[in-house]
Amino acid sequence: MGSSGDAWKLKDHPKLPKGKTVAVIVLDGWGEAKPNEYNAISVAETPVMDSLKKGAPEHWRLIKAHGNAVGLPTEDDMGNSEVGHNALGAGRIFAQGAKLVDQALASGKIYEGEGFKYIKECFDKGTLHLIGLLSDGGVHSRLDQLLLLLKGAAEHGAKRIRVHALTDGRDVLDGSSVGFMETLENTLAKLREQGVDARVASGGGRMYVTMDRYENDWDVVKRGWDAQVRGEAPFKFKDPVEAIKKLRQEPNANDQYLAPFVIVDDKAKPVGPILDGDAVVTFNFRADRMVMLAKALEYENFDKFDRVRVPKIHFAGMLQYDGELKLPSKYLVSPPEIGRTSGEYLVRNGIRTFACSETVKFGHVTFFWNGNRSGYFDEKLEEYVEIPSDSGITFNVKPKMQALEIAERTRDAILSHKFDQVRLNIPNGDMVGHTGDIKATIEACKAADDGVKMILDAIEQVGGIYLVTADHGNAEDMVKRNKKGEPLLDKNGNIQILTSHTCEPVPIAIGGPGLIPGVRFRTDLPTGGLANVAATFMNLHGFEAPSDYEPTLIEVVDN
Ligand SMILES: O=C(O)[C@@H](CO)OP(=O)(O)O
Ligand SMILES: [Mn+2]
Ligand SMILES: [Mn+2]
Repeated sequence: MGSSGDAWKLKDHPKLPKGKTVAVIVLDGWGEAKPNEYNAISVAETPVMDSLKKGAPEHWRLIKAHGNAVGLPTEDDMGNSEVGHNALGAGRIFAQGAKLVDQALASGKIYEGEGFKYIKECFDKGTLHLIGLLSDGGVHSRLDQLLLLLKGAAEHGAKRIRVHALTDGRDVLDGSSVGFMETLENTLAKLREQGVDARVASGGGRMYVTMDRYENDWDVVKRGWDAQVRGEAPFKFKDPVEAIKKLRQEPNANDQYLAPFVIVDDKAKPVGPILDGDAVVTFNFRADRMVMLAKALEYENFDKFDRVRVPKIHFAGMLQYDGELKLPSKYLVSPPEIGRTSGEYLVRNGIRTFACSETVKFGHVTFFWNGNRSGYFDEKLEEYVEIPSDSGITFNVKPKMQALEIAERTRDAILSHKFDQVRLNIPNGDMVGHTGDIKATIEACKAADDGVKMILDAIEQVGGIYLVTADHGNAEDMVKRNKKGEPLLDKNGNIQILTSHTCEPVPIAIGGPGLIPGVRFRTDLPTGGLANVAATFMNLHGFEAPSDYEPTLIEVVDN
């Protein structure tokens, strides 16, 4: 697209008026499933979302939020916030990181690019460190990709490799980290047989070590830095599988919050601190929870915590995590190029935009929404508000989170008449759902519903339009099921809690006094998904969407 303003000009919608305030509400982790005791949404009191559902099929329907509909490799891939908000904001489906890495590994192109060449320069004298999430969840990383990368790196000359593994239990069952570590150890053992000095060097739970996001709690990243770079951690083990097993026995321990540990040799010396001359690859493909570590590894003037020792390394991300910051500057696989997002189009067509969430989801409605890009398109027309999240607690302790504050700020933005679009993410169903605490998740869903009410009331007052949807499922199913859909029990007869997202569809509802009569959901797009939403709200702003966007979900019939 050229730089001329005309290229950005959206056509007027033939029937829908301009000038209505449009609220785009994203409920994080809010899928649709049959009511039952493990469906926290159906158990919770959610009168507002329930009443929207009564508008079906004209004003309420389901859309796809997983698999190919959001650019993931297979239909078995559950949705997630990154791909979900990318699709919502961009209005098109892009092959996402998971898929791009699969392709680059399969073709071998990953080893031919600038990023790998840069890393390889350290192979003669230094160690290759791989830092990332040990999981087959496919949300942030995948174990099979790590194993391929290990083998490939060895084939391309890496002689000494250290893995810094973060345990999951969020996208996969709690406790699965033991099996993943065993699998990793088997691959490393094979590499050792081939003469490569390959070992696990450190570890820790993803939510406690390294994988914070949106600068909610730098201590999380610091704990990782201390273990990975400095070789310092409160726990030291000789064997990583034993490390995980032992640390899981600590009070309240689980995979997500496992304490940091380092692996030491017979003389109690850490086996893999990151030293001058080493190479580091962060092997997560997903951006949000790697950006903070990337800053610590790459920025010379970094002041978020005392790094103590800053090794001179060659660092590359699996992908470039932030297109605007160009961070990291070196990467193994080019990220999807998500340009011409709805946010940019609307701003360039004069739509004044307000976006809001609390810290843990703030980047979802800004960074992910805008195609993994930080910052404003036009400071004069946009305002992004971040409500500080609680830090240092798990969200089942305060399931209401900041839903009320997010809703209040958005309500005020609506009532101020200063904005044409307000968009927000209400995180509760997702963030509390990830804790696996069903009771707390039920409270969380109620809080989210209360938040929606406040915004819908404000939209009512200003004669606006609302569009309520979600980015993927989570809270609607809190139990692991067999293929028949029956809850699975563990060896003690307890149900196996599902902390992850799901493959369920999500609802989308439209309404409000500004919605002219005759607007309704089309019936000819039964497989519509998140990527169809952008064209839909562009229409609600009175514009036609660009021709390469996925089609709008709505039509206007003459009454
Ligand atoms: O917390 C996260 O990082 C993911 C799950 O791994 O959730 P979401 O995609 O909803 O942000
Ligand atoms: Mn999400
Ligand atoms: Mn989530």
